[in-house]
Amino acid sequence: MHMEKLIEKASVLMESLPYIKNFYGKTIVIKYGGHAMVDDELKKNFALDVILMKYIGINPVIVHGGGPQIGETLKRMGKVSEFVNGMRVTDKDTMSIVEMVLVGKVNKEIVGLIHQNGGKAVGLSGRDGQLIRAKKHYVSKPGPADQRPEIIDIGMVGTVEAVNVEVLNHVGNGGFIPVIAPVGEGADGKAYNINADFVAGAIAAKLQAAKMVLLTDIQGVQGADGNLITSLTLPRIDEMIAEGVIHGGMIPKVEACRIALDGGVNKVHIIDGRVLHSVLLEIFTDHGIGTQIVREARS
Ligand SMILES: Nc1ncnc2c1ncn2[C@@H]1O[C@H](COP(=O)(O)OP(=O)(O)O)[C@@H](O)[C@H]1O
Ligand SMILES: CC(=O)N[C@@H](CCC(=O)OP(=O)(O)O)C(=O)O
Repeated sequence: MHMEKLIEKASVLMESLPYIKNFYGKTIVIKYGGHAMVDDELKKNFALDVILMKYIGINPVIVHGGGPQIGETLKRMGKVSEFVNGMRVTDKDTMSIVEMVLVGKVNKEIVGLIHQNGGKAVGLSGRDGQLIRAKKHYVSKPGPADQRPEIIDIGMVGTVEAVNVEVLNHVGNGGFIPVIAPVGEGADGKAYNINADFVAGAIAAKLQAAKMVLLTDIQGVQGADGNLITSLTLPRIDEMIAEGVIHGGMIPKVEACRIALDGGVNKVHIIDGRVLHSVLLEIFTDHGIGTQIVREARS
């Protein structure tokens, strides 16, 4: 290889130094969405990115989704899912399938990928080590101005009531990357299906993560014209939801960003998981990708 090419490589490596210094010893929560787990090359590169983070002294914590994978299994069993505000209506039978797919399949696949690529990981569901205490979630739909909002019961869907990070600290300090499935346990001892974005937001807040990155299947948050918005404030997000510009699966994502920011997380990003090495690009280069969400506009 030519000397100039080698020197160019060195300068690319050096670009990451300030970021490595900044994040050394800190926690970064990464939510790996089901839609970003599309092909083997992407999945392998995701695993390599988090392994690299771990070996340079950052503490990555992975929360995964698996919505499309749950959908496929349900379809094979002749069941169709309905979504309300981006959340799957989950009856008892559906809950068993959700837990089977998320914990038994997707979680183990990610743990396996990390092992095959030279890292060490431990898979956990929110039911392990009392990691996630869930409470039943009801959806409230605003009705006409003079009426109360309509309350909709969507079954065994939960929100995060409490997070106990003891088990995460043991796993992380022992040199393992924790990989978390978004299933929580209620006070009734039952499993609850929680949108993975909410789990990531709550865990990032509880761990006081330096950064939270949500990987999805789109370039970031788009405006009404379809163009990427690189930076957004929480008040602007409220407007965009009211205008219907942010809808469906993007709602839990921006709400998870709010949970993380309100909980003291410094930086939150929604990025395109279909881009190879998107995690590395976001964390270690001067060119952040996707949408960064901040509490309010800086004056
Ligand atoms: N304003 C918006 N900008 C970008 N995507 C949006 C917006 N509003 C809704 N969406 C939808 O949200 C989807 C991402 O959510 P989802 O499919 O649930 O992702 P994941 O599986 O990664 O959690 C996008 O593919 C897009 O269809
Ligand atoms: C309540 C609810 O909707 N839970 C989600 C959990 C998985 C998830 O969030 O997966 P993605 O991040 O890949 O969408 C579901 O059943 O699909």
